[in-house]
Amino acid sequence: MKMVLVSAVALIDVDGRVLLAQRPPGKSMAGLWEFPGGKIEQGETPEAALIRELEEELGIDTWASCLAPLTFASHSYDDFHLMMPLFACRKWNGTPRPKEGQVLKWVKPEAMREYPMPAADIPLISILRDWL
Ligand SMILES: Nc1nc2c([nH]c(=O)n2[C@H]2C[C@H](O)[C@@H](COP(=O)(O)OP(=O)(O)OP(=O)(O)O)O2)c(=O)[nH]1
Ligand SMILES: [Mg+2]
Repeated sequence: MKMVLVSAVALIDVDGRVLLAQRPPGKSMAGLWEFPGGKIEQGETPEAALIRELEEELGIDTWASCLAPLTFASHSYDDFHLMMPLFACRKWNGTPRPKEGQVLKWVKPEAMREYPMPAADIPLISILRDWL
């Protein structure tokens, strides 16, 4: 099966809330709430991919030294297998803004179950909750 590498991040604010982004209509998995991030390009590290995606999607800057490896998702969808490292990040420059038509929401870990997420993300919720 096709392997897709995606780098994602739990951005955590001073109140311990996590930023979720709702995938816009027209995209795959539209309407589901995801961690910011995206596909890792050829020759790119997961950290570099995330720094690039955070600028493109949210207009914020962060650094590899602020990205702490937290856990990962490994999940088979119908048409591809997703391998997705999840980093945690508490420090960045700028205020996250939806640059690609997403809806953004800061969510307490206890409330994350109320936001429908992609199947690959479901096991990550309790890991994040226990860790925070
Ligand atoms: N960013 C992100 N992607 C996720 C998560 N969970 C999950 O299954 N995915 C999937 C959705 C997409 O298939 C892929 C992310 O790629 P992407 O952010 O570049 O998405 P995209 O809109 O360009 O993808 P596509 O619609 O062109 O397939 O990983 C998550 O928590 N965050
Ligand atoms: Mg993306």
